[in-house]
Amino acid sequence: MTARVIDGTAVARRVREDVARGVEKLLAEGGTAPGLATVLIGEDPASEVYVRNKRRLCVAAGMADHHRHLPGDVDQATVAALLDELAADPAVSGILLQLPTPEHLDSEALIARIPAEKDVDGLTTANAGLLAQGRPGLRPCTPAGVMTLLEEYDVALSGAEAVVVGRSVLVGKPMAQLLLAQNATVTIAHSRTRDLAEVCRRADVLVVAAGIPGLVGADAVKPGATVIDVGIHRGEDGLHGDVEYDAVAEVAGAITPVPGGVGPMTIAMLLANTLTAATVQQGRAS
Ligand SMILES: Nc1nc(=O)c2c([nH]1)NC[C@@H]1CN(c3ccc(C(=O)N[C@@H](CCC(=O)O)C(=O)O)cc3)C=[N+]21
Repeated sequence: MTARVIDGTAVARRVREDVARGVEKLLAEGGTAPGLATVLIGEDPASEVYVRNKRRLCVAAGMADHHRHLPGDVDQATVAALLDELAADPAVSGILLQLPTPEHLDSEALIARIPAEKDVDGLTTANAGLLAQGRPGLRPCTPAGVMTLLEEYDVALSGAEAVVVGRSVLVGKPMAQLLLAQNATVTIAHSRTRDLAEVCRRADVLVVAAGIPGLVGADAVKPGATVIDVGIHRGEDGLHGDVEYDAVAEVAGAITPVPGGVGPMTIAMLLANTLTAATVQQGRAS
């Protein structure tokens, strides 16, 4: 048996088309175009590629691009002042501080300056708290994108065993919360989990966001399970995830490829969050 391939590129395109229609509707109703401020610090080539893609797709969806690029040796106070300026600017609906920031900066203190209603990454303590309490708020883009993929492919979650490998603030923890909100039985596994493969084999839905290339092999997957690979690693022979794709595709019922799986969804959900933020800020229901 070979797994169904979950096409994140196609679903992301549909989400972006929905966002573009939402922007047109907002304008037709007398609103103003949503604006996304991407803040990039330093010269990391991978970060530059991601931010360029975010900006390009933001403009393609009819939104305004408020990009800011700061030198890698910028001090904390200068970044803080820029974030405060963007927070106060009514043309800026969403603020994304590209991570990781250089070592000498305190990224948590910087994120804390982003108002919750402009936090399109869903990273502030306010939005994390709202998610934990099951209340409306802006959700982190990667986990939100995974939920959209599961929904599009009719993956049943209520009562299902879901295992999330990874406990980061950006992905693992919010992922677990979103699955829990859909009534999955959620286990969070991580680098200290005893017998990781055995824990993973319980999963009907296995989300791997550990940041370790090839961590999950076929021995860790229940036949027929849905496997979502959040990992992204740049090798000499191209991009790879946290899952041994070829072997796992022989066992799983459905699987996301890398590239073309979760990655494109992250950007699509960022645009969706920016539209939601603008809609709320302009006093319209979302
Ligand atoms: N504040 C913040 N928010 C983020 O959401 C954030 C971040 N910082 N820092 C870095 C990570 C990584 N990330 C990706 C976005 C798109 C792809 C993506 O489009 N991937 C394509 C491949 C693109 C390529 O060729 O590199 C794919 O998987 O098909 C991947 C990874 C967002 N991140």
